[in-house]
Amino acid sequence: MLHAENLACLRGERVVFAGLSFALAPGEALLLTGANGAGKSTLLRLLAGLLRPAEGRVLWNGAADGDVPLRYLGHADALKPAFTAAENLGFAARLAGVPAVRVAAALAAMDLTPLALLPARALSSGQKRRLALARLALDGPGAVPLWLLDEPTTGLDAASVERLGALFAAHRAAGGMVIAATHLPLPLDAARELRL
Ligand SMILES: Nc1ncnc2c1ncn2[C@@H]1O[C@H](COP(=O)(O)OP(=O)(O)OP(=O)(O)O)[C@@H](O)[C@H]1O
Repeated sequence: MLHAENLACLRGERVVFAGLSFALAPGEALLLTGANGAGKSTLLRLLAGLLRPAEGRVLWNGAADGDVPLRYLGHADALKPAFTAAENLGFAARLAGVPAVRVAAALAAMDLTPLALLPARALSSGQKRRLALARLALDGPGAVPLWLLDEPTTGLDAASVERLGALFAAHRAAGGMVIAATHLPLPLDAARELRL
């Protein structure tokens, strides 16, 4: 269970948001919406532990000081251009402590098997996004409970959005949670919305 209590965040001298509270239970999804600059990416970075709140706290299963088991995918695809698609996922698997044997299934989950041996620099922008998202499929569904995603469907075609929807559904069915910033409709049934 995730609780955000009375969060406030400053960027430079500016208060981006304040007094923000919400809770998320296993299996739930939360969409962060709002105008450009409203603070969606800032909130995701704060939840990921990359920024500190000026006020408030984030509790994971009631504790404020433990590490939250999460995967964070920001705007950037964070790929190594000279590595193949398979090598990029292999590298991510090593970092995540996931057995390399899961790379093939993660590639398949985002329909990247035919592109596995291409260097990331040779992929289209939507294919790069699919490769970034395939990292979510490295862990088993729900194994890392909290997914924090910044505009995950930008540049994806309809079939890829559907594949991502299948990953979301399996993750949530296993008790996983998704928090996603977006300007687009996402394939997340019964998601709540937090408008910033
Ligand atoms: N590195 C930074 N230093 C100072 N201010 C920043 C920094 N990054 C973002 N900001 C400011 O924080 C505010 C919130 O930005 P943020 O990126 O969280 O918005 P967003 O809701 O994700 O926007 P978008 O819809 O454009 O992605 C903006 O006013 C922005 O100018």
